[in-house]
Amino acid sequence: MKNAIENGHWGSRGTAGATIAAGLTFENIGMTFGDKVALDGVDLYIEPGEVVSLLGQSGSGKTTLLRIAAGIERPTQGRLLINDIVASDTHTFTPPEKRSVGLMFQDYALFPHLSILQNVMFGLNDLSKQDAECEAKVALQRVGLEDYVEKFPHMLSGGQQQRVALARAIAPRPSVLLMDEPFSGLDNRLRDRVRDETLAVIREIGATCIIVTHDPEEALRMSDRIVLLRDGQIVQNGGPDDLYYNPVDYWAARFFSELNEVDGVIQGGKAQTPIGTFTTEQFDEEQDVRVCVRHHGLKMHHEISEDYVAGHPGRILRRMFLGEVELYEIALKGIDYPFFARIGGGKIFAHGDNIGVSFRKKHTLIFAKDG
Ligand SMILES: Nc1ncnc2c1ncn2[C@@H]1O[C@H](COP(=O)(O)OP(=O)(O)OP(=O)(O)O)[C@@H](O)[C@H]1O
Repeated sequence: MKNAIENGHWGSRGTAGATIAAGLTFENIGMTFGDKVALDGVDLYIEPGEVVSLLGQSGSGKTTLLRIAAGIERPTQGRLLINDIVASDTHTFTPPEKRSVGLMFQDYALFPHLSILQNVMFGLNDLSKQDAECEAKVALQRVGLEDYVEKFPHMLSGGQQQRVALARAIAPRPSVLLMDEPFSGLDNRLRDRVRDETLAVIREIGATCIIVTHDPEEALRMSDRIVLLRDGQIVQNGGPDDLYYNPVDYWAARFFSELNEVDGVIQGGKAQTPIGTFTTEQFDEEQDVRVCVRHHGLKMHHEISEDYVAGHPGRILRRMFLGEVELYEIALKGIDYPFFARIGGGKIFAHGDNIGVSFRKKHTLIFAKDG
């Protein structure tokens, strides 16, 4: 019989053990390191069983928040509750081993001299050796590595090591799983699959999960909710669709996609720009705005006649073949810098073609100029 790996997938193996997911409440959490403010008044509630990504650039405070949840750091301000019980405040501090949290780090932190089974048994020292071995094997089976118990970490691929780390984190049946950039060590091709399979395991065990990532695609793909951090504060907190389609500001929008930009001004209730008029209801008359169009928000049309093109007139400057999509660099009438369009579906335009360009409303975002 083929094992899960030979079958090409693992995760969701119907071997669920009981995990009781916990809710987490961060109340006005602050953290300073000397003069450095790493977190500044973070308020966040995470429901039992929710998968939440902490997303932000390097230094935004993601890891610090995760470490506070784990009990590796003690916040300098505010309190943390796990299932409405204080785990950390000025008087109380529950150590990591009493919090029922599973941790998984970027480098997997496997012990090279221990077998795969011993690595997974490592966090199970409350159990008898026999029970620990049994639980470790259940966890390894869940990640499709039941045939690797006697092997050592160096004998496994990066993807398999990631799974060992996952098995070790889930073996004690934690109420909360905390993952710090868990997929960043994997190559691109493997990463998507491992993410999906990891998510299947997380869903199956039902634990609450916090994933730290700086990769917006990873956050969109994996989370029920995304918490966007900047300079130690929460900038936006919502579902993946919400963050993608309704970014709170220009910076948040740029985080999720590459944007073409043009300045405009509100006149007659619309944003007037050198490349056309855009409908919006949010701004005051004469307010300066920045109109942003995602690269895949451009629609290109072939010239119909020398006198007429549908949309705003432009010309193809360059076509770059990227496999499933084409990336075009386009000169648009009225502006002296190029726009970029990412187009799939085989409609080909050539260098020098005169085209008309229109902009999909759903991929066009308008922000105040100073926003
Ligand atoms: N132990 C520490 N001592 C001093 N400064 C720290 C310490 N830990 C974090 N910081 C600082 O706090 C800020 C937030 O760091 P943190 O690691 O939480 O950010 P991050 O968003 O996880 O970044 P990265 O993606 O690079 O890991 C950074 O400016 C960092 O330099």
